[in-house]
Amino acid sequence: MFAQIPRPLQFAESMLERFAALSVLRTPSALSSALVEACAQLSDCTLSQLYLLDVTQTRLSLCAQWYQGQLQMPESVSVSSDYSDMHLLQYCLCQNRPLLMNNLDADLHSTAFLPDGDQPWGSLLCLPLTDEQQHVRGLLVTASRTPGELGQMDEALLMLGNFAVAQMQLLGRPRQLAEPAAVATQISAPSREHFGLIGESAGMKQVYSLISKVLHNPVTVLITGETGTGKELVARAIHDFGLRRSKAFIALNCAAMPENLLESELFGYRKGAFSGADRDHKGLFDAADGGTLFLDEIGDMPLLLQAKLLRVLQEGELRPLGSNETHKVDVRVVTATHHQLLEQVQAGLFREDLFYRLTHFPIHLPPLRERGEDILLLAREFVEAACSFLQREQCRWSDAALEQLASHEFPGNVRELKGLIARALLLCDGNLLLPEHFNLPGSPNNEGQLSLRERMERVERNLLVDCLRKNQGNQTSAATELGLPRRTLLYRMQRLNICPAELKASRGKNNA
Ligand SMILES: Nc1ncnc2c1ncn2[C@@H]1O[C@H](COP(=O)(O)OP(=O)(O)OP(=O)(O)O)[C@@H](O)[C@H]1O
Repeated sequence: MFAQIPRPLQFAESMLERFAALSVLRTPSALSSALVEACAQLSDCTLSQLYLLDVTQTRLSLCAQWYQGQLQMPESVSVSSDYSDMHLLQYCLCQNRPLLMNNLDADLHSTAFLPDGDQPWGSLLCLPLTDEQQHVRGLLVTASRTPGELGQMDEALLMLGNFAVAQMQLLGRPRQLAEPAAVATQISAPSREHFGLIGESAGMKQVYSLISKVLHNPVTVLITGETGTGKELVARAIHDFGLRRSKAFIALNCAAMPENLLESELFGYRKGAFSGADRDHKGLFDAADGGTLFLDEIGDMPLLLQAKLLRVLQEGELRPLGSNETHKVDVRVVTATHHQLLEQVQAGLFREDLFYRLTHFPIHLPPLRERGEDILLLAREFVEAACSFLQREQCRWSDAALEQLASHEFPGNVRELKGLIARALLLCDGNLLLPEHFNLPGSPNNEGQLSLRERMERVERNLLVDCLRKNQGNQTSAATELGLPRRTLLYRMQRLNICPAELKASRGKNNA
């Protein structure tokens, strides 16, 4: 690791000191500050920045910055959600790959995320920081005004950054264990049986069963479902719980790139393949060799590339742009789309042969409106995870807030629910979640088509299922908690078509 570094022994000693210093820090902000200071000093760079993803994993914020020998703790500056002027950060985050630019050209790449100055920035190293499960948690950036060889220390800085992230996560745990009242609300480890996904509805159980069938079978999988239903999460689960988990998982959104860029990103190119190709470049298929390549929005892949993809799927070999030779790759391909692919085939937008190749093993994710009983389960888990991440006392639920969530339609599916919860936690000053923290409008969508009675029944059903789950299917305890005679509960369960057998298998969750 230190072979390329000028004074390796001295560098190794400094690294050890930094690890030791980080290991005794007890707050995330102290860890962030010490990390950026260490990275700037070890790399001899003017600037080091730490960006972390929020609990919803959708917003990236600058948490600490070391610039010109001084620590700066920005007031939680969030990167805009479309990453305008921050494509270098977006690339590194989405590809989960380090980005090294020894000769940074500000005309080619926007560096708006770096502080202004008289001189332009000359070199940049951007490293994705990951947790134990290899999920990206943030980015560590170091930059210098002069062009240089930042690549020599990328491994060392990455280790230090990942260590700091792991420490931040660990810090949340002891506090929970130390507080007796919180013991009951510890986050349950993602269940193996559910592959880290949340949901007990029949639709989700079917998804778990399908995932288990493909874990050890290299068949190409097509995941379908509306936006925000968890397609990428399922793709990751297939990778994380399968035999390829020690190798790379690479995700690419086929709708997000123009055709020629998509082709060179996927298949790579040889020096001279086109103007500007001044060196060989490995594509994502090569980067994912031995692992998994997740092609999101496959329905938006241009027809020409569809033919090339089909060849890789059939022959297991690819030919980079500008090369006459093919080479073998061993990549599991998982695809996803929110389109009706068959309709696209009929409209001539999607190749029929590729369609049949991809649909060998489809997994459909049901929208949240078809698994209403999962809403409260997801909501509780998200709140627990978020409180733990933010290291704040676990929040309790008011009945009114639960009722409001149970009756709301979620057009944006789980992503929308997760976002609502993150916002509610910010608005909630105490530790009791109330309806005003959610501020949901009157339920739109098909609510209008349901009668008042049907709407009431839906709310009641969700609440009963939720309470029964919390009590591990025990009807006597659930009836006591609901303040109902057991016979009335049984009668309501029968009327609302709630099957007791389904509820016993569920995990018990705590609430208010
Ligand atoms: N069953 C689930 N359990 C836990 N979290 C979930 C579940 N389903 C979705 N999520 C969360 O909802 C968010 C959206 O999920 P994901 O990105 O996988 O959806 P998607 O279907 O791939 O969306 P898109 O179509 O926009 O690409 C993520 O934060 C994910 O962690």
